[in-house]
Amino acid sequence: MDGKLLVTFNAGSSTVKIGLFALDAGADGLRPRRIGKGMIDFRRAPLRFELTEGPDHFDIELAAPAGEELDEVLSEAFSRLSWHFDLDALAAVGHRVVHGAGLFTAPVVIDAAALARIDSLTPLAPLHQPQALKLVRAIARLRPGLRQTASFDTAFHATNADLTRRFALPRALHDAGVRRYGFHGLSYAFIAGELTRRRPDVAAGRVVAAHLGSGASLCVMENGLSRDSSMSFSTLDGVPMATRCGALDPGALLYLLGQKGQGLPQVEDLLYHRSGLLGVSGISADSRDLLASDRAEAREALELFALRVAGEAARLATTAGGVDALVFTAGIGEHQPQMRAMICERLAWLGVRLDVEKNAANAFDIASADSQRGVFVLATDEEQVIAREAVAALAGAGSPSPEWNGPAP
Ligand SMILES: Nc1ncnc2c1ncn2[C@@H]1O[C@H](COP(=O)(O)OP(=O)(O)O)[C@@H](O)[C@H]1O
Ligand SMILES: CC(=O)OP(=O)(O)O
Ligand SMILES: [Mg+2]
Repeated sequence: MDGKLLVTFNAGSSTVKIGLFALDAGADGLRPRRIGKGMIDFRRAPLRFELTEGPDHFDIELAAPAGEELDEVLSEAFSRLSWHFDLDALAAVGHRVVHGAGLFTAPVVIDAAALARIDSLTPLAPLHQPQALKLVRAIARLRPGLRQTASFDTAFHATNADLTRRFALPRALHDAGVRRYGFHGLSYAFIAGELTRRRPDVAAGRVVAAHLGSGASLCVMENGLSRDSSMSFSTLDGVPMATRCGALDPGALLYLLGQKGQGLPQVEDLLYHRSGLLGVSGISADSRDLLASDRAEAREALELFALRVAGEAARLATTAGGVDALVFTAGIGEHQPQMRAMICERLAWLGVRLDVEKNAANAFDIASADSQRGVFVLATDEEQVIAREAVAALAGAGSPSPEWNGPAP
């Protein structure tokens, strides 16, 4: 690889987190070092691109014709970056792609065939997959020939046992791809690596990591390998999220679609956009607003979130035959001591105890001296994992797995 710079895009449900990396030569190959950080906010109209850290803080807001905003905003961003960097030295653009299903178990360099396969999974992640694809296509138009790579959220969970992946549905559906996949894998990969670096003794055990952001999930790892996760076939399962419902009785869906005569788009909008913290509180999807509110509905939404996160931690501990430590990460996990305390109180029966002061300070090790389980806070960095995986994919590692027989494109 000849380039010295790498751009990463982490397309979430509503924002895209951007990373700018320099590729340093190390003893074990090229190592990405972050030199810039930014964000594209799809919720804003006009679209906005912001570089918040790096050589130049800039903020681009463009009123472009509908449908052309992304190309225009990216083109402007590349032009601003070229003031400081030789963009001919750009090795690649690396993307987070949420769903790889059974099609991708390692990062890939995106070609036409990979793009078509990624697109075929859009129905499984309607909130996320289109955002990543939009970016891939826009970059291909703007800088034809520039290599692009994809890193998959689902790939980290490839180590889950077949039993754990199974829904209690007819076998043919499992074989056709209707099974648990798990998400937020780039975040869990980062957490596994960081915990190994800082506390190898803890990372070698059974660790339940809770990625609590706008999207939220939990994953149990043994020696850094995923064994089970709360999200499953889609990004709706598991714990309640900012606007997503988490696990729900499928009978409730049958009722809404059948007896109540609601249409599919209406139900999809309900589950993805109007549920979770927003739906239960009726106030806000942002946990900060709910913590600041004195309304009973706000408290109830947060209590439900804590109850369900703690419950899922206990379920995952069962998969691993026990749990040695908990790790909190992402927006809520990293920054909200009150939420961590509410969750840990519900796990007191497991011997989980917090040190009040360390928890309030968002310290790394927040367990009290008498806690029977470790409790840690780690800041996740999905972009760092995308960058490392891009380097690996460009070096020739990682290719699509051939044995998928899931939903047809
Ligand atoms: N600095 C912060 N202090 C307190 N809460 C935060 C902070 N940053 C994010 N959060 C909370 O985390 C949630 C969003 O998490 P984040 O990981 O940024 O989401 P995502 O990447 O999924 O969009 C929100 O509920 C927000 O209230
Ligand atoms: C998988 C998922 O829910 O991602 P995010 O938290 O970025 O929305
Ligand atoms: Mg996220």
